[in-house]
Amino acid sequence: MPEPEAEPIRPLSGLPGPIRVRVPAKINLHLAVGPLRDDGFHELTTVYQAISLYDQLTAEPAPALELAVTGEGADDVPLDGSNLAARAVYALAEATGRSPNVRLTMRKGIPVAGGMAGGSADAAAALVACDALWGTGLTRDELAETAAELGSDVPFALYGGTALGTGHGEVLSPVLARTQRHWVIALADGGLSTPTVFAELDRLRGTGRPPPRTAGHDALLRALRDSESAPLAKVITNDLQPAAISLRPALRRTLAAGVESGALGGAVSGSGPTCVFLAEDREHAIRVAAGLAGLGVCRTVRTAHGPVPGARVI
Ligand SMILES: C[C@@](CO)(OP(=O)(O)O)[C@H](O)COP(=O)(O)OP(=O)(O)OC[C@H]1O[C@@H](n2ccc(N)nc2=O)[C@H](O)[C@@H]1O
Ligand SMILES: Nc1ncnc2c1ncn2[C@@H]1O[C@H](COP(=O)(O)OP(=O)(O)O)[C@@H](O)[C@H]1O
Repeated sequence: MPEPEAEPIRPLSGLPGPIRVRVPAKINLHLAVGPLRDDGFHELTTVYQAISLYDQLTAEPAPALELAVTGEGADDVPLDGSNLAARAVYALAEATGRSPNVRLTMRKGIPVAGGMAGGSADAAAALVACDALWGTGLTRDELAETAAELGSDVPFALYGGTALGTGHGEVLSPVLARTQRHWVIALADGGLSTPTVFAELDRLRGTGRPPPRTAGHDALLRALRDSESAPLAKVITNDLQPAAISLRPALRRTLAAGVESGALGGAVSGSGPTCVFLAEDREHAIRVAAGLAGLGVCRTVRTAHGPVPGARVI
C-alpha cells in the first residue's frame, strides 16, 4: 500500500516558511546594438545563455521590507529601495494587492556590475520567491510582464536556457541549443556601469573610425545546433566589447590570455568587464581556467556550464 502523502510542515506561527530561490547569471553569445531610441534604450538583438553561476535569494515574512546581502561583491550592492530585488517586491505587491513586507536575503555568486545580470537575476528571484510566499499563482509569462518593467535582462533570468532577446532585450523567443557548453569566466576587479558602456559605444560610433557592427544572428543559431563547440566559438560577437575595452583597456590583455590558455574563443560578457571563454568540455575548461589564473590578468577565474534553467524555488 502506498504511504499516505505527508502533510507540509508549517512553522508554529502559522506563517509560511522561508522560500529559497536559485537564479543563474547570463552571458550574451550575440549582442547587436542598434540605434538609441527616444525612450533612452538601444534597439537590441541578443542571444542569451544562462550559465551555472548563481545567486541565492531567500524571502520570508517580516514587519517591513528588509534586505541583507552576503557573498561576492556584497559591499557594492545597495540596501535601499534601489536594490533591484526590492523594486521587484514593490512591483509584484502593487500588481497583486499584497503587502511588500518581506525579508530578502541575497547570497551573491554573480559578480556585481560584471555584465552578467546579477541585479536582474535577484529581481527575477524576488518575483518567483514572493509569488510562492504569497500564493499569487501567477504564470511565468505573467511574472515576465512585471519583470520587463524592472530591467531589460530580468525576463530572461525568469526563463533561463538559451533565448533570443529583441526590443531592448526584454522580448524573448526560445532558441534550440541542446548541447551543454563549458565556459571559463574571468572576473575583473571592479565593475562597469551598463549605461556608461552604451554611451561609450554611441561616442565611438560618432567618431571617424566607428567599431564594426555585428552581422545577423543566423550563423550563431546554426552553430548552437552543432554539437561541436569550435564553430560556436567563431561566431560569438558583442557590439559592446569595443566600448568596454575603450573604458577598460586591460580587457584586451584578458581576452588574449584566454586564447593563449587554449580557449576556443572568447568575448566580453554583455557590458563587461567579465570575459567569458568557450572550452571543448569540462576537463578542457579546467585546464584553460588554470592557465588563465596563472597569467594574472583578472581577479579570479571560474568555470560554468550552460544552458541552465532560470529562477527556481529550491
Ligand atoms: C547590456 C546588457 C546585455 O544583456 O546587460 P549587462 O551586460 O549590463 O548585464 C543589457 O542590455 C542591459 O540590461 P539591464 O542591465 O537590465 O539594463 P537596464 O536596467 O534595462 O538599463 C540600464 C541602462 O542601460 C542602457 N540600455 C540598456 C538596455 C538597452 N537595450 N539599451 C540601453 O541603452 C540605458 O541607458 C538604460 O537606462
Ligand atoms: N540585487 C542587486 N545585485 C547587484 N547589483 C544591484 C542589485 N540591485 C541593484 N544593483 C545595482 O545595479 C548595478 C548593476 O549591477 P549588476 O546587475 O550586477 O550588473 P550588470 O548590469 O553589469 O549585469 C550595480 O552596480 C548595483 O549598484
